[in-house]
Amino acid sequence: MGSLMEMPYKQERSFGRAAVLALGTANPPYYMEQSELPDEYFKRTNNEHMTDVKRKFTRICDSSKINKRHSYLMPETVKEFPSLCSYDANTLDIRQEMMDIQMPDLGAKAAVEAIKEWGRPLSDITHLIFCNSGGASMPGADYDVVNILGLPLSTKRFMLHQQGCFGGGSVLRLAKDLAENNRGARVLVICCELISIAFRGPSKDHVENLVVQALFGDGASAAVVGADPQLGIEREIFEIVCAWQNILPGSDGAIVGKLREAGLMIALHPLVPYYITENVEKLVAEALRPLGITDWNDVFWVVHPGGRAILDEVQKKLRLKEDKFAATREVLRDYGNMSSASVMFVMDVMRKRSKEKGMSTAGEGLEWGLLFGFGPGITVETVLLRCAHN
Ligand SMILES: CC(=O)CC(=O)SCCNC(=O)CCNC(=O)[C@H](O)C(C)(C)COP(=O)(O)OP(=O)(O)OC[C@H]1O[C@@H](n2cnc3c(N)ncnc32)[C@H](O)[C@@H]1OP(=O)(O)O
Repeated sequence: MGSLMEMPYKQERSFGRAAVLALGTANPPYYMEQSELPDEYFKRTNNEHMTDVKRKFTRICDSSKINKRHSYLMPETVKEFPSLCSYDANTLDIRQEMMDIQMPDLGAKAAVEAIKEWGRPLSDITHLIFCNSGGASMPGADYDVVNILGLPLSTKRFMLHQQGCFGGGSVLRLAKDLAENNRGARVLVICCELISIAFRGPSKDHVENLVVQALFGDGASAAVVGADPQLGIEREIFEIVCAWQNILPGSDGAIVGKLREAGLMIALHPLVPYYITENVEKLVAEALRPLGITDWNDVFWVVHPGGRAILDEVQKKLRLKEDKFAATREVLRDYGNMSSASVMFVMDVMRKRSKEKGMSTAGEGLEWGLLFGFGPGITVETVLLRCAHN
């Protein structure tokens, strides 16, 4: 028998680092203007008598810096299934059946956009990662996407369930490991979040639910990740240099999502912005110290648009200039918090705005950037990105 190195099954590592080679996004066509939401929400759920709760909800909506959010739950659907309007009726079956259909469909739409930009044939996709926080079936949305897109039946699939909002960083970390450890691999990454699964009526005893109803939107984002780009066809948009995951000490229970008979019950502690702000600078310093960067304005920022208060406080803590979160704030304004799908929306906005403004890199003219995803735990994903000059 030959040595291990001569084995015919030996897996070769890539020569270079993995990079995002293409991006795509999709949203359900229906959307709701945030300014109309308080009236619409209390009317739709038959709770117009809850005037104090409505006033609080209006204050939250007004402070959210969100203009509109897309949703797969149209007013007609809510009328058809009135139990969705109660706070905690047993509605899991209704919700999961909707997700079984909508999730692969929306995820595939974002993937089609990314594949179009990528420019190579579908048969060159070797791996698929599908991430979502709501639906759970076997086989899952990853399997459905193989069929919808016509991907090779040999595509190696990974289904990431219930990650929450940090999942947008986790998928890039996993895609990097796959692409760099399997020479020639092309990883299709999809984050599809139909967070309207958490739509429910108000309850005066659960004010945290009001924040959930005001923040989340539905959307899917996709990327093709691979190393050693094919000259003349593929182009590195964001190189994935390094990726870390951390649990923030003392933040236990601050962001929680439980799948119950009433569907996905999300609870956000009012101190979420505080926990993130208190810990973020240490993570930034650890990521950028090896590069000798000490002014955090010298990098571009792809931050999960978790909520306006988080962005304001983190920006202040890191002494960042006014426009440093412009791409993140644009996504928050136009789509709300789309959980794991959000950060790839931010990457997409950033590279488009950078091009429109004639900047020399996809990262607002800068070479180095940091991506932050945060979610249940509180868990934070930090990804160091690098952009080549045009
Ligand atoms: C799900 C995942 O995996 C990952 C995620 O992204 S989780 C989402 C993370 N995001 C958050 O936790 C939201 C962060 N918070 C915010 O961005 C802001 O607080 C907000 C936009 C929701 C409201 O803005 P604000 O500046 O705090 O508005 P403000 O007028 O002070 O507060 C409005 C009301 O909301 C209440 N409120 C704010 N956050 C609350 C919370 N988490 N729970 C309950 N009430 C809350 C305030 O107490 C206040 O009540 P009163 O008006 O009765 O005093």
